[in-house]
Amino acid sequence: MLNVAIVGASGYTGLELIRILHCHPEVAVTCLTSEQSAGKRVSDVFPTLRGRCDLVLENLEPVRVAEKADVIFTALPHKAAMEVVPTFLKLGKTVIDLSADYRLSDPDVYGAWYEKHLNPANLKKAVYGLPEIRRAKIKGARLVANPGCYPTSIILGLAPLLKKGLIDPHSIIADSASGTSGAGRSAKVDGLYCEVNEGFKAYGVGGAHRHTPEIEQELSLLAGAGLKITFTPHLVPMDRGILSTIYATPAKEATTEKLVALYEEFYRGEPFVRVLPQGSLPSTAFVRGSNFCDIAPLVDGRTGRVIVVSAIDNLVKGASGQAVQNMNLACGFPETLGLDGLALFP
Ligand SMILES: NC(=O)C1=CN([C@@H]2O[C@H](COP(=O)(O)OP(=O)(O)OC[C@H]3O[C@@H](n4cnc5c(N)ncnc54)[C@H](OP(=O)(O)O)[C@@H]3O)[C@@H](O)[C@H]2O)C=CC1
Ligand SMILES: CC(=O)N[C@@H](CCC(=O)OP(=O)(O)O)C(=O)O
Repeated sequence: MLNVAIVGASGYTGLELIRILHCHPEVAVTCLTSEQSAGKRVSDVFPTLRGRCDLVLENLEPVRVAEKADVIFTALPHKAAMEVVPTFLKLGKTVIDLSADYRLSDPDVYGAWYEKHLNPANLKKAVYGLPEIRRAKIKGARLVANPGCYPTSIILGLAPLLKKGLIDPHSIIADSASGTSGAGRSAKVDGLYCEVNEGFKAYGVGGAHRHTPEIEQELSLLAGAGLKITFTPHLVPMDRGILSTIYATPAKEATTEKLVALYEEFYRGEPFVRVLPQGSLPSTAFVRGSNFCDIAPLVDGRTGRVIVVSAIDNLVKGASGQAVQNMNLACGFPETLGLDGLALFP
């Protein structure tokens, strides 16, 4: 049995980790932390857990946390994660970091989009945790940088096209819409019910969103050349889910039939990517609570443009489900353990 700690357990991804790990046969959750709810039972913060997980939330003291766990999930805001990850690694622990702190391999790029990186030495050890493109490196990794939710939906949506050189890599436009749990559980005016529920709005427009460099880093590696994208996130009045609609100019003539066949071949055997049959489109409703990414590639018959639509649950494939998938790979468990039956009938 592997002892696991969740640091930042009183947040949305923390709750989702508890939900998933509770049903994982090889894991015991032994330590949960919170900043404001330390001393309370986690089931008092999230009554849904009552009778299933009643651990008391602790203050984040890295050495004490490490004494209780072999694997530590850091579900903290960026910056707070890199303040504690070095201690966990020094004490020999495996870390799956859900924050953005170890995703960008270049500390200067991190500095330009976030702030000065506090721990550049460990950036070299971090593996970007998107199993469908980095599986071999994640196996046995000690520090996994779990991808952002928007990047997961966009990179999985574009990987087959870029790997096969089928689109102009400089022509990519991605519009993504997210539910509000993407912004975390802490109080913010923008997340208030009345603010969100009054409409559907874009934000971070014009290359201003911090996921832009993360998406560009990974897509450039797939394309074998540096590229820039136009990425526009949107906030939707729903609690969870991300739908990305991605557009690109084909480099070679394409048909929907050929693209579907290419995607089916590329993702054959992938347990959590479902390529939809021609004529079907993804919906956040069909992936809700699950670790699936549903993808539909097609060609706009009028303009010739390639369009890919992808859907994930931001809290599962976009965060905690993918983090457990990464833990399974890093620790030598079957990749789908604890994730297979998630929310098929929510
Ligand atoms: N929400 C999402 O869809 C996704 C989130 N992520 C990333 O995962 C991480 C966690 O996200 P999420 O769960 O949504 O965030 P939340 O805001 O819901 O939760 C954050 C957690 O971290 C704790 N915390 C905050 N600041 C500190 C601090 N300085 N020291 C110690 N603990 C602290 C909070 O404690 P308290 O409750 O006491 O404030 C809470 O437990 C973030 O980096 C986020 O960007 C990644 C992919 C998707
Ligand atoms: C709706 C919403 O606000 N979403 C968040 C992204 C959430 C996420 O996955 O971001 P990190 O993991 O990189 O922190 C945002 O736009 O900042």
